[in-house]
This record gives sequence, structure tokens and C-alpha cells, in this order.
Amino acid sequence: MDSFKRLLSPLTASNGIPDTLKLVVIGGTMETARRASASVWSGFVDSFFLTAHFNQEDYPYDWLMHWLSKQPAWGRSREFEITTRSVGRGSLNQSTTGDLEDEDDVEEDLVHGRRKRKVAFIPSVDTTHTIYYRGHWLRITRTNKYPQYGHGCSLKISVVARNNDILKKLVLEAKKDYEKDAEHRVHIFMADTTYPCWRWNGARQKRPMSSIVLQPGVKDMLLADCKDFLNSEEWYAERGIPFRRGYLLHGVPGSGKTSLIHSLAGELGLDIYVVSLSSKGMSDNTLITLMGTVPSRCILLLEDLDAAFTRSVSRDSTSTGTPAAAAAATATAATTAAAAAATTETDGSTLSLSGLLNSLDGVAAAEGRLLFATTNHIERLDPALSRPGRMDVWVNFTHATKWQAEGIFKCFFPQKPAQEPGSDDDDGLSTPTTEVVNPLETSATLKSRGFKHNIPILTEQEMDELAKRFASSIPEDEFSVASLQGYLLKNKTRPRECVDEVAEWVQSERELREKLKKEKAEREAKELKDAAEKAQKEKEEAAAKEVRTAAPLPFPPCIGSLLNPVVQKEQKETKEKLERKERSKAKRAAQLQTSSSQPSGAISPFSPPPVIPAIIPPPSSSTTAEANAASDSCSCDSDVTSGGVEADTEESVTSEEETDANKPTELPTAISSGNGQDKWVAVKA
Ligand SMILES: Nc1ncnc2c1ncn2[C@@H]1O[C@H](COP(=O)(O)OP(=O)(O)OP(=O)(O)O)[C@@H](O)[C@H]1O
Repeated sequence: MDSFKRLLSPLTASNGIPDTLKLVVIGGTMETARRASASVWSGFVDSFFLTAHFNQEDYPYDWLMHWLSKQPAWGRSREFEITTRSVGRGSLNQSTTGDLEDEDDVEEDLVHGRRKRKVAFIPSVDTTHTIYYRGHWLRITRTNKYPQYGHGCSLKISVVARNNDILKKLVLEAKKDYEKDAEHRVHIFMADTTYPCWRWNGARQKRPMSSIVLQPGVKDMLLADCKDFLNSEEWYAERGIPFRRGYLLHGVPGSGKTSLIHSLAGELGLDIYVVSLSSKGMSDNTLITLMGTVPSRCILLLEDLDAAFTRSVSRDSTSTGTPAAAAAATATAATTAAAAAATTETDGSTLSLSGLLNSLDGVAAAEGRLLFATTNHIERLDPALSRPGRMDVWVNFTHATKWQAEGIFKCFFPQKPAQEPGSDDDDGLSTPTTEVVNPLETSATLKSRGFKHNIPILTEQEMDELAKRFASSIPEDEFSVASLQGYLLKNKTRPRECVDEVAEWVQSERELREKLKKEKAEREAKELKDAAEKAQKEKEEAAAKEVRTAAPLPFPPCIGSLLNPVVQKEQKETKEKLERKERSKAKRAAQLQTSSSQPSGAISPFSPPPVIPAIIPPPSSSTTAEANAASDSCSCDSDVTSGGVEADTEESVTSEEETDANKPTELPTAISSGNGQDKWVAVKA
């Protein structure tokens, strides 16, 4: 204390220093000391704490969130978030703290037709939580930089430890746990063209390969090829070949292209990254960025590749990207392309074929991914796109064959497991036995017996027999597998009846198709007729408008349109004039007929010219109404019976002058001679 007093004595002594200055010095010293001690303390703490950051955009965040959601610590925490939504990308069937588990409901899997939702407890945002893990206290902070966009979360985990072993153990454990739960799921990511980046879109249950029925060997070939590719990274590197492989699945809709890809992803344990080339805002740069950021081991799926081509994906701005021959063959598609091209500008999609090709195998394209492209119209693809190197394996999908019909039937209905030879039940007799579930049994008793639905379990023999009968009624290559599946779905509890009724169904489907085809043809014919009528109407309206504008108004058009009755009167007058003109024309024609009975060259130059408007090239429009109106405006409004001839002659002179200027080349030479008489002869001729 004495030493402290001695330290402050120069300031406290009344040695002439003002008190204010003393205060400033003391305050400044104390603040500096505070800051220095805080910094030393944080440095001291940091030297003991290890901190790991996890970003939402990357997998470890999902592992940790999934792992955290299973920690019982949240049950005791005073602040946490409760969610039934996915935890990160997971949406897994995690069993969480279980605090909200209703024990009465354990037996009941479905609640009012909806599957019971799992509840997860996760760390709340912007709060620091402490949980105990393997002898260490973990400080966990979850933050969200962009809450308005629904992403941008990050996780910070700090622990007091000498080295980062504990954090490594934590991440590995979380990863294993996550992968165990994700074992039966395939994650789907969709391309986001706005930013551009990949967005997690959900996790789907894996589909067993056995549920896909294709011609023998196709599935095995594809699976073996994919596996071989994924294991040959070094082989590709040694030979300098880009480590990529492309598969083009083409064929009729509903034949299993997408299902096969889904199934392969499950079998190979890969995620699927889906790009829709026709999505809004898709451009060359966006696609290149997206393709460059797919992880190395994944399936990249370009769905409905041809759809991009109806939107004018092209090497140059004018081409449709369709090969010339194919373009000719697909005139309808070209129409669609034209329509789609019109929309291209409005929706901001500026994708070109060269952009697509660059993104597939350009310098920035990712390696190690399996590219799958599907299309229903292979003929619309540019050969550059489907050449080997980009699409190495092509698989054609057709309508269901009889073999596939039999296979899909067998996939659909449950079969009693084959019995061990020599077992008590196997008496070797040929009579098929079927175990039929009693529909009156309650769901609880059925469950206890391992059944989920009231479906008869068929024996192997009966299954074979029914499947064969079913296939024999299905015509080869006429129905898609999807439509067969639709029929089986409708009869999922009646395998036998479904076989009995299949011929009837085939017939009704054919009739329905015929009906739809007929309706479509009628609709198209009607649309064509309507379009023709509309065009005709527009033409007539345009002609009427021309007539209106040809008749001079006594006032500016803007006033005329305001004074509607005046305009109407004008129109009426114009109509009357036209009628008068028609009458005069008819009269002239009659006169001409009389004069034509005289010898050639004897036609008087004063005879009324029969078809004057015909030798005056119409001012701009070729419509008769306009021509009539033009001639009408040239001629005086004299009576056609007396002064009409003179008036017409005057008109013809004017016409002659005009004709010299706008002389049509195909006019007979006699007209251009300037001889009036020749002229009339020529006109008559
Ligand atoms: N070969 C098949 N094996 C098993 N199921 C199939 C098969 N083909 C189609 N399906 C069934 O039909 C439905 C539609 O199949 P999918 O979507 O895979 O067809 P697609 O060929 O991709 O059709 P699209 O070309 O219209 O996209 C799915 O529910 C699938 O189960």
C-alpha cells in the first residue's frame, strides 16, 4: 500500500499539476492496464482452448448436428431448439433424446394416416451451450449469418485440451453415426441458379436394384461399369485420360431411367446432384460453376436433356442445336423450339450448347463424377453432345416386353420363402398351398405376424404360374412398365383377380388410347380452324381500317375518334360510295361487253375503261377494297349514268401519268406506248 501511495505521490502532491490532468493520466493508465490484462487473459485461455468451426455448406456440419441432436444433454439444457424438420441435410430417422416419446404410441407407427414425426433437440442459435464429452467440457455455439435465406449457419466447438485429439474423435464419431443412419438413404442436391450453388433437397429411401426390371444383363453391366470406373482413378491418371464417365439413358417415358439411376446411387453409396438445363436463369457461366463444384464421388444427373434443346441451346445463337436431319423430321419440335426460343429471352436463360459441352469436359469440369443424362428424344440431341468421351455408355429403354411384365409381377407381390427340402411342411405334393391373410384380422395381429397389408402370400409355384399368365396377356412392346405398375398398384391386394382381369384392362387401355388420340386430333383440327378464322377476321378488320383511313376526314383523326357519331357517319358515307362505285363498275362492264362485239381497234377512246384500278398499281395495299377506295377518291362524285364517262376518262388520264411512273414491267407494250387507244385495247386484252 505504501509503495502504491509512493507511486501516486507525484500526482497527489500539490506540485502545481492541475487536478484535471491528474485525472486524465490516472484514467488512461487504468484503461491501458485493463486492456492489456484482457488481452493477456484471452491469449492465456486460447492457449488452452481448441476451437473447431463447421460450416453448413459442408458435410461435417451435418454430422455434428446429427450427433448433437442425439445428445441427452439437450434434455437438461435451459435453452435449445426443437425441430421435426431435417437436421442439416440428414432428415434421418434419428432417435433423439426421446424426451417427447409417447410410450403409449410405440406400437402405433402411423398416426391418423401420417407417419409419426421424430422430434430433435438441437442447439439454439447464438447461444453458447456446454456439454460433457469423454472427460471434456465442450463449449458449443451455433450462429446464423443469413437467417432470412434459411442458410449460412455455422457451428463453433471449443474444448480445453492439450491437443486436438478430442475434436478428431468427436468428428469421427459423429461421421460414423451419421453414415450409419444414412445407410438406407440417397441424398439429392438440386442446382440453384441464383447464387449458383447446390442445395440439399432431401434424402430418399434407397431403392433395391432387384426392384428394377430391365432386359437381362443391363443392370449388371451398368453396375459393374460404374464400380470399375470408381476403382480406376489411377489407371485414368497414368494414361492422362480425364477421370470422368458419361451414361446416356434414352427411350420411352416411364421405362425406368430415373429409377435405375436412383437405384444405382443407393447401391454405390453416392449422392445425386440434379441439374435442370431448362431452369430459369441458367447460363453458361452458372452451369460451368455448378459443374466445377460437384464433389468428386457422386452422380451428376442431367434430366431430360432434350428439353434444353427445345429452348434453343445451340452452338450459335440461331441454331436450335438439333441436327439438321432430325430437325426436319421433327417439325413439331421445331415449332416448340421457336416458341421456347421466344421465352428464352424473357426468363434470362442464356445457355448455349458450347457452354454445356465446356461444363461437361472443359478445364474447369469436376473429375471423378458419374454423369447420367436422360432423354426421351435422342434424335434431338446434337451429335457433339452424345459422342463417346462425353456419353460413353448408351442404354435404350423400350416399352415393356413380356419378360419384363413377368418380372414386374413377381416384384410386386409377396412370395412365401422357399422351404428347405426335407422340412416338415415340404411333403413334395404338387398341390399349391397359399397362405391367405384373413382380412378380418386386426392390424396389430397382422403386425405381430410380420404382415403390413392384407395381401395373400403366394407360393413360388403359384407366383410363377400367375406371373406367366399375366405376361402372356400383355402385348410385347406396347405398354410402358410404369403403366403396368399402375395397374398392379390398383390391384395390390388381389394378385389372382388382377391376372384374371388383365386382358380386359389391356382392351380398355387400347380403347382409351384410341379415344384420346381421336380427341387430340379433333382438338388440333378445331384449333387450326379457329386460327384460320381468327386470321381471316383480322384480315377483314385490317381491310376495313384501310378503307376508313383512305376516306379523308374533315378533321384530324384524333378528334374524329373522339366524336364517335361523326366517324360513324363518315363510315356510312364511305360505304355508300363503295356501293355506288360497284354499281358503276357493273354498268361499265355491261357497256364493255356491248363494245366488244365491234371489231378490234374500233373501241372508242372515250369508251369507259373497264378495269382501271387494275392497271393502276395500288398505292400500298393490294386489297380490292383499297383499290376501289383509291379510285373512288380519284374520281369525282359525279353521276355514273351521265357525267360518269367523262369523270372516268379524266380518271384514266391521271392513271396513265401514274402508270408511267410506277409502270409494272409485265404490262403489255401497248400500254406503255402512250397511245390512248392502244391502252384501252391492252386493258381489254
Ligand atoms: N423397368 C422398370 N422396372 C421397375 N419399375 C419401373 C420400370 N420402369 C418404370 N418403372 C416404374 O415406373 C415409374 C416411372 O419410372 P421412371 O420415372 O424411372 O421412368 P423414366 O423412364 O425415367 O420416365 P421419364 O422419361 O418420363 O422421366 C416408377 O415408379 C418406376 O417404379
